[in-house]
Amino acid sequence: MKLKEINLYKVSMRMKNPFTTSFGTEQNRKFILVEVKDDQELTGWGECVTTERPLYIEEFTDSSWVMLEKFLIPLVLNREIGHPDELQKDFSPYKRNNLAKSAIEGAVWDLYAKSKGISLSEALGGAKNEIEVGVSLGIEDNIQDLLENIQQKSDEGYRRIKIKIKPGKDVEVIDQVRQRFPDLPLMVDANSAYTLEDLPTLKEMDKYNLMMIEQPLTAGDLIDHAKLQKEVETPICLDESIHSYEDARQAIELGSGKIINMKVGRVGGLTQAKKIHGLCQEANIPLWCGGMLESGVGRAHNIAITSLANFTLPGDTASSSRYWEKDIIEPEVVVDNGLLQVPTKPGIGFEVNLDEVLKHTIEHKTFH
Ligand SMILES: O=C(O)CCC(=O)C1=CC=C[C@@H](O)[C@@H]1C(=O)O
Ligand SMILES: [Mg+2]
Repeated sequence: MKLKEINLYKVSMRMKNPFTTSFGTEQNRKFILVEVKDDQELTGWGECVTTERPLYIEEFTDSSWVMLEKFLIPLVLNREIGHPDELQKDFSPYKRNNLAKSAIEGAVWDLYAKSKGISLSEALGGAKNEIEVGVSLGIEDNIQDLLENIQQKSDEGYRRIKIKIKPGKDVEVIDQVRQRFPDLPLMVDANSAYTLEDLPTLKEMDKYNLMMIEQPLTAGDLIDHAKLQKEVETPICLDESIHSYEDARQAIELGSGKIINMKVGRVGGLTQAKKIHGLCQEANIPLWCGGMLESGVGRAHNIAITSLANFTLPGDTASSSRYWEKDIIEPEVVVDNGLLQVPTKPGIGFEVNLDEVLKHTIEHKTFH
């Protein structure tokens, strides 16, 4: 493969509803789409799942744009690429900036699968033709609104419900949810909002038969999570602490958690995600695929990686219509009774609607 053209689209899309976590509220999504074209007229797409402000991770949309333009695109443009796995090594001198790296690597993976006439799932070694999905629900001011959201999503068939928590909006909320839904597969995500000083609160959560507590402690921390996991029965799931294979290896060695939330962007791309998948499979650490409020492009990549065998827990890849009035891919992602079919068409298996992309584009740059 030789990339003869790369397009960056900075898009601004408004979600139907605001989404609140312990670190803030998001409704206007500003992110980047990467389109790569080879000399055979094939096109691959990737999504840079940044947010406008660096609240979840240190990257943000404008920083990733500069990273792509100044450092990553010059490394891949007009160069012969035998396999997308090669990019990891090329990008490795540049520290982190994983969301930017993943976006361009993902576009190359899509292009590679298309050039071989196989689905992205098959190119990655996927083993499932359908995947189970759950849904992630934001913090609500009013508990009744949250209970109604849960009712609706569980009626729609989602296989598990994740609710966001933060200090002051935790045990009491979980208690009310459990009273109303005693058997619901339920988990909570704190987005790093607690410290070990909150141990009594976190221990109380053991009463509620939660599937897991996601990222209770500081982003990047492995040591305190290991201490916490010894004190609580509920499995700890790591999100903001895992950015690489090395992080995953150390987390497993230290016992920092029993489950990992895989976000392809956060770990720097599909190649690294595959490697971590292999490590976790050997270590009996189940995975699930987290979401970053993606458009259809990122969603399609998430479906492909989730088709790997050790993604044994339902992920966050909900229907397009949960987020968008109209998604930028065709067909849209539609979850049916908590299940998604893994596409078998070449590449990501969805068509990107360029007119729709351009409607939301606020900056566009072409590289030759
Ligand atoms: O529906 C989704 O895409 C998942 C949303 C979600 O839970 C998250 C999106 C973006 C950043 C975080 O707040 C977060 C997460 O921690 O998993
Ligand atoms: Mg999370």
